[in-house]
Amino acid sequence: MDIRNVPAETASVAPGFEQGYAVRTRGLTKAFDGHVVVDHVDLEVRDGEIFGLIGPNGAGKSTLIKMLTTLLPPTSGEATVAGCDLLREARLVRARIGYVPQLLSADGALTGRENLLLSARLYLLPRKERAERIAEALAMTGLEGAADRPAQNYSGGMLRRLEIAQSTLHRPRLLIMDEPTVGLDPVARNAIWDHVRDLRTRFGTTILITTHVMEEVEALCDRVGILHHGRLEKVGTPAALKAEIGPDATLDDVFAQIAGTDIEMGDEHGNARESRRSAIGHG
Ligand SMILES: Nc1ncnc2c1ncn2[C@@H]1O[C@H](COP(=O)(O)OP(=O)(O)OP(=O)(O)O)[C@@H](O)[C@H]1O
Repeated sequence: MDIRNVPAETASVAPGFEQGYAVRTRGLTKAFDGHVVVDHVDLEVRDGEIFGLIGPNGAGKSTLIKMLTTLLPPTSGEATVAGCDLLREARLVRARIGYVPQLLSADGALTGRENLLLSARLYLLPRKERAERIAEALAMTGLEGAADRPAQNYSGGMLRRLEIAQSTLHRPRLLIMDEPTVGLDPVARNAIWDHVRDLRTRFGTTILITTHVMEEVEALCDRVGILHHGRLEKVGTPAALKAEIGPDATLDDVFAQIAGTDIEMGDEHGNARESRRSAIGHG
């Protein structure tokens, strides 16, 4: 992300953020070659909440998230992200958010500490603060012992924690993560959930995640939005969405009612992607 001309300190004063929404979109739409994959989405993520975006493969979750991170220009619609206008203040948006993409982003040839140092420089953290921030991030993620080992020797869970640490070094108001626990075992997954909760508690970070794991939604999310064929079909707390269906309903039932046969059949993506693809040999 090119944020080189935006001092990290600027991100601590976010006009509009006080209004209570970390994300607010109006009619946000994306079409590829005339094919609409995100369709007039009005999404509101409240400041300080953990919000889950779910939907079948191909529903448009990653595309929506890429627009919110400024990586993809919307076809139409508007949005405010971390208090900034997505279109007119894209550079400021990039300075105020953290983003953990679906694909692995840490450099396997570098140690954990070196990866963090790279992020600290990218986010223009003042030189005198870097060592302290990095030490704090390593402690928060339980990576102190592995800090000076090459990241290519890390487990999938350690890599994920390293990437979250890298994306939050500059204390973003909003952290966006695309399927943060895909491919991880239950212990590693729990460690990520703990870390995410910790970020919210300590720094008030708002978290927006995409996931296919209903257990993750139950464990972590205050509210959830269900995307289907590019439309945001439902938004609510997990409890409220379940209650709409019936007393014994599960989130799977809620999901099935909206997504129907798409779950069994999948789409052109199928269900092939069970773990993260990696340039450094971890899947
Ligand atoms: N760059 C692109 N060009 C053309 N079509 C695209 C592009 N990126 C995504 N799509 C299409 O947009 C649709 C939504 O894809 P997207 O990756 O956003 O879905 P998703 O909900 O994140 O799926 P998954 O759960 O599999 O990650 C799919 O049909 C996909 O093929």
